[in-house]
Amino acid sequence: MDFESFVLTASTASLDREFGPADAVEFRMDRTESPLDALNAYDGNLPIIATDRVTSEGGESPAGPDRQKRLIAAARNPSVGAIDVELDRAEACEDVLAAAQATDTRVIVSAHDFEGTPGPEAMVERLARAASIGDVGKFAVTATDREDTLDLLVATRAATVRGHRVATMAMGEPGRHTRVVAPLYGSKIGYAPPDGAPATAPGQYGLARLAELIDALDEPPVHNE
Ligand SMILES: O=C1C[C@@](O)(C(=O)O)C[C@@H](O)[C@@H]1O
Repeated sequence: MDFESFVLTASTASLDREFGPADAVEFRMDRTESPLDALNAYDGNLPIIATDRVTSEGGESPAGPDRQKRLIAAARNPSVGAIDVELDRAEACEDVLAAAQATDTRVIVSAHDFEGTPGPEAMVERLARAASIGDVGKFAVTATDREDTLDLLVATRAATVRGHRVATMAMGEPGRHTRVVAPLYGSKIGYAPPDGAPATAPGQYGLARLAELIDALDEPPVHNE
């Protein structure tokens, strides 16, 4: 996985599903029992992004050595193309980052704001910091109005133009269209639950729908006479 172009990612706690049009699968290890057994049993073709989201960032795994051990084991699993490490935990997860480097596993360094959307400069700064630690810097914010969504797109474009590889999305209802258009401004990953699975963040479209909406933007224009 190189994240050079947009990666449509099925986000799920169960690897035992159909992933339709997805390019990759985000396995939410924090949302399932025995995630390492499930990873070992996986025999699908799509590369896995292993996420063991910490409670302080909206996940279900407490921070600490057990989580780090799971992430290291995930990084060493041949089906795993990338692991996700939170920006705020990156320093504490030095060993996880080293395991990823040793196994040539990509790292997505992520940040989440469940309260709101910072200003564009602050978002670019956060994305740049995340992208300087990992292969992709990701920021999921909560938009409450159109200004927030515009700010997110401006920050996505600005960070991309400055040479950072980023993934952005606005959680919640007012910002959900950013999941469709952010790729046009440089966002390299979109997350959506596969059909029948619960959402992994507020405001997500289902996987098939998100794929359709993104593809529709590429439809050839109607010709003039
Ligand atoms: O960080 C992200 C992005 C996300 O929160 C979203 O808004 O789509 C969904 C999460 O599963 C993923 O780890």
